[in-house]
Amino acid sequence: MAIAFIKTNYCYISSLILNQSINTSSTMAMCSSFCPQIPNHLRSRPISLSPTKPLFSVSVKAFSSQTSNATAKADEIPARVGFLGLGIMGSPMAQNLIKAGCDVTVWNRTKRKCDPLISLGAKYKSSPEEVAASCDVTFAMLADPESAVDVACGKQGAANGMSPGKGYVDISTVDGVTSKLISGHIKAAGALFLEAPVSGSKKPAEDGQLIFLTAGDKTLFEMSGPLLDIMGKSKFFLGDVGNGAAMKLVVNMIMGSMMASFSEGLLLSEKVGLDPSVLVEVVAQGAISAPMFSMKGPSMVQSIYPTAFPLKHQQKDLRLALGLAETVSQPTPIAAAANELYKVAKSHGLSDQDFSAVIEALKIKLQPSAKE
Ligand SMILES: NC(=O)C1=CN([C@@H]2O[C@H](COP(=O)(O)OP(=O)(O)OC[C@H]3O[C@@H](n4cnc5c(N)ncnc54)[C@H](OP(=O)(O)O)[C@@H]3O)[C@@H](O)[C@H]2O)C=CC1
Ligand SMILES: O=CCCC(=O)O
Repeated sequence: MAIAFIKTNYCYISSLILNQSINTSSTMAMCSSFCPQIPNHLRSRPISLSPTKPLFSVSVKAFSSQTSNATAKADEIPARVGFLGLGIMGSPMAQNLIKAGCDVTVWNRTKRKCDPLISLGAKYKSSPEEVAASCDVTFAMLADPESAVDVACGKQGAANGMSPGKGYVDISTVDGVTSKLISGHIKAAGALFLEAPVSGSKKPAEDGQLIFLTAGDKTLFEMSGPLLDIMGKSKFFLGDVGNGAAMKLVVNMIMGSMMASFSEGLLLSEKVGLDPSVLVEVVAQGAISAPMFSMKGPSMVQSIYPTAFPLKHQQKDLRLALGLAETVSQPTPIAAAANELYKVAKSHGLSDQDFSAVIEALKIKLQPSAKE
């Protein structure tokens, strides 16, 4: 017996389906007639459930991207979902899964970050291995390649708790080589692997509005789709492992260069006697407008950098993107220059500030050389 649960802006429909496999199209079609707010991409989304051994329980949740996801329903059958890594991004993502009614088990290196989620109903296990062993699908949202490998493949790592029928979804921003290494360990245990780095920062994570850039096992993409839909507004499947990582690095390479260029513009405008706040307004109305400039510009003008995306992670992404470019001999001089600026910012203690603090690196007076 399976329950399909469809949520939209205005209505909930629980549909009891007495077969082992869900005919999603017909369920969606039925729900669409009651709930015209269901977006097209959710109406037709394929959900293939194994007739013999579902990867996880068959609660299907769809929602309008305009809708808050923070609604729990006691009559849902929750999936057993693991979540490893509860930093700026992982905490709100796990929170949205819990609030949507999923059965979530968490782990974080620093245990106290688990406490707010435990208060919301999450279970706790003391190692990634135990989380993976007790869950059907486990998500990981870790700082960098080193921590992603350690948590997945190290002693008491998630791979040790994996077995056939389970899935591992790595959302961390890493390079393709790292992702393939992790995939190898997970698949050696007979489980499925999906890389799924996200575009979108702290606020989209809180609002369930992330963009998933996935690659790997298509079956796991389809099975974890309802969970990705709780945490995000869209998802791309890009083929083989490495393609999701590459797409994410290209996006963040552009972003890092944009922020560095914007920083130069703000400071130049001020030096020539213009009001940088007016520059922010002018940029917002023209062809180079970007939500990032409008969101971060006003606080940058005041030299305030509340952390949404830590500067150290932006520099890590530029470093990894430059490595990717190197593998195909693609010149990336703008990104290389931007990377140097983020390195200077790091060396001045700005690693944990928001990446918009890179502007501070342009305010630092260079020391005159001994000869001058
Ligand atoms: N912030 C953002 O806007 C976005 C970030 N990303 C990417 O998502 C990932 C996470 O980012 P974010 O949440 O901001 O980062 P945070 O720095 O806030 O969190 C990093 C997480 O990784 C854990 N961690 C770090 N090192 C280790 C280790 N050696 N072993 C085990 N766990 C470790 C931390 O544990 P502990 O709490 O113990 O330190 C924490 O849970 C990064 O890859 C980042 O590039 C992607 C999109 C947006
Ligand atoms: O990796 C971080 C991305 C931040 C964003 O997309 O706003």
